[in-house]
Amino acid sequence: SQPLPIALVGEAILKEHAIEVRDFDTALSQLAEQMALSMVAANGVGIAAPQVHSPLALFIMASRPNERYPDAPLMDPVVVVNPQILSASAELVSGEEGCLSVPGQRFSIWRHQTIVVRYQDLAGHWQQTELTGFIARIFQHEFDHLQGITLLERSQ
Ligand SMILES: O=C(O)C[C@@H](Cc1ccccc1)C(=O)SCC(=O)c1ccccc1
Ligand SMILES: [Zn+2]
Repeated sequence: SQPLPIALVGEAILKEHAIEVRDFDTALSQLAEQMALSMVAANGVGIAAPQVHSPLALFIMASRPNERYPDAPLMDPVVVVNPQILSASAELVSGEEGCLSVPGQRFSIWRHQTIVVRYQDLAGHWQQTELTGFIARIFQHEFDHLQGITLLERSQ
């Protein structure tokens, strides 16, 4: 299947609060698969449903080593549904971020170094884990998208 078109900053969908997912059905799995394909096609390390014009509280994160974060872990894509941030470190760290909805630009963004998060997987099972470093950064970036926030509202 083809990659989905990616919403650009200024489109209303990117300003909306995402809707809680209730049906863990094949349509949800198909959307996640298309999001992953679109993320890879756009050379991203994450993608949120609103970026492909879906209002659902769902994103994908897929850390990999790269020129800005050479020690970033290589991880299989993780599908995150109905995420919550339960706690966040007082320690903040500044780092470069890009956004598929703001193509060709880089921003220095402050993020919590460590967060404890809870989310459902594609089967609806709750996961709880502590994230730190680049993966925590990606999670916070994608979580923002589900609140209608882009890094333009956060850049220093
Ligand atoms: O817009 C998105 O959600 C995708 C975004 C996710 C993200 C990148 C960097 C830090 C946090 C979250 C991207 O993947 S943009 C691609 C990109 O600019 C980049 C890729 C790897 C490392 C750094 C930036
Ligand atoms: Zn983004």
